[in-house]
Amino acid sequence: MQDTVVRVNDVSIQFRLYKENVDSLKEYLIKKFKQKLTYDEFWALRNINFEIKRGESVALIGKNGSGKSTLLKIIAGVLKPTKGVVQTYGTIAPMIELGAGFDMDLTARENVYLNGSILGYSKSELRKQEENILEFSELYDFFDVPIKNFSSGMIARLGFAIATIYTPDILIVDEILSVGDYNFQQKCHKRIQEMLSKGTTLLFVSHSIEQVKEICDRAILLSHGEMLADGKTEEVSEIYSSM
Ligand SMILES: Nc1ncnc2c1ncn2[C@@H]1O[C@H](COP(=O)(O)OP(=O)(O)OP(=O)(O)O)[C@@H](O)[C@H]1O
Repeated sequence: MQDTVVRVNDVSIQFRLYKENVDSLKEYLIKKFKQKLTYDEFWALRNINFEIKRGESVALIGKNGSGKSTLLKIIAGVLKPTKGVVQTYGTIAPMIELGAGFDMDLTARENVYLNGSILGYSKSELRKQEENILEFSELYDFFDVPIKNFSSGMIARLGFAIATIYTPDILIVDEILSVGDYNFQQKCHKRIQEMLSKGTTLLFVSHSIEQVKEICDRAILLSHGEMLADGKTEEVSEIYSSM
């Protein structure tokens, strides 16, 4: 069994910040062709290095724009780093953006199958878990309603219920629990704790230091795309609160 489940090796990512608005692909192509697209280059992450062992629960903390979500997206394979390499071992349940992998025009039940298949579950597995998802998300009267009519908390309930029907090797949770109400947050914490006890590795982003302390043993502090600290949650959050 591989002891290291996430290896982030000298990862940097550069974004282009375009200086003018481009409203369509056609306009983009014309401007590009005429070399009228001007942009600044900006490093959102620089030289990030760390490893995560099986069963660890790790928080990424830092101020707005410090690079937390970008790093989670790179680990989940949604973004490719400009430099460096990320290796992950095992199944990943990514809960990165509210509503990602959902079709807003479809009902919650239909989205169970759409989102579930994106996460790699078969139709028959999902059929078996439908009741479980309904119960965990508590969307009883809304299960056959298009999710465009849902609140952000309701979408988070559905997303979390689907992503966690099976115990993934790596669970990635970016902030989305914050839109759930108190009861649902407690329910999610309980399910996360159950997964951790079964050996799941957690990568967690939250602006609530209380939540981070409750769930994570280790924290990595990012500032302006650089890693400032990596260690015990108590110690790293102390550094963060003094910034
Ligand atoms: N696709 C993109 N194109 C250009 N810049 C981007 C892109 N995605 C993120 N950025 C920039 O990268 C930086 C890091 O963003 P990121 O969303 O990772 O920060 P964060 O720490 O998660 O912030 P928050 O706490 O506000 O959620 C920000 O300056 C952001 O504007």
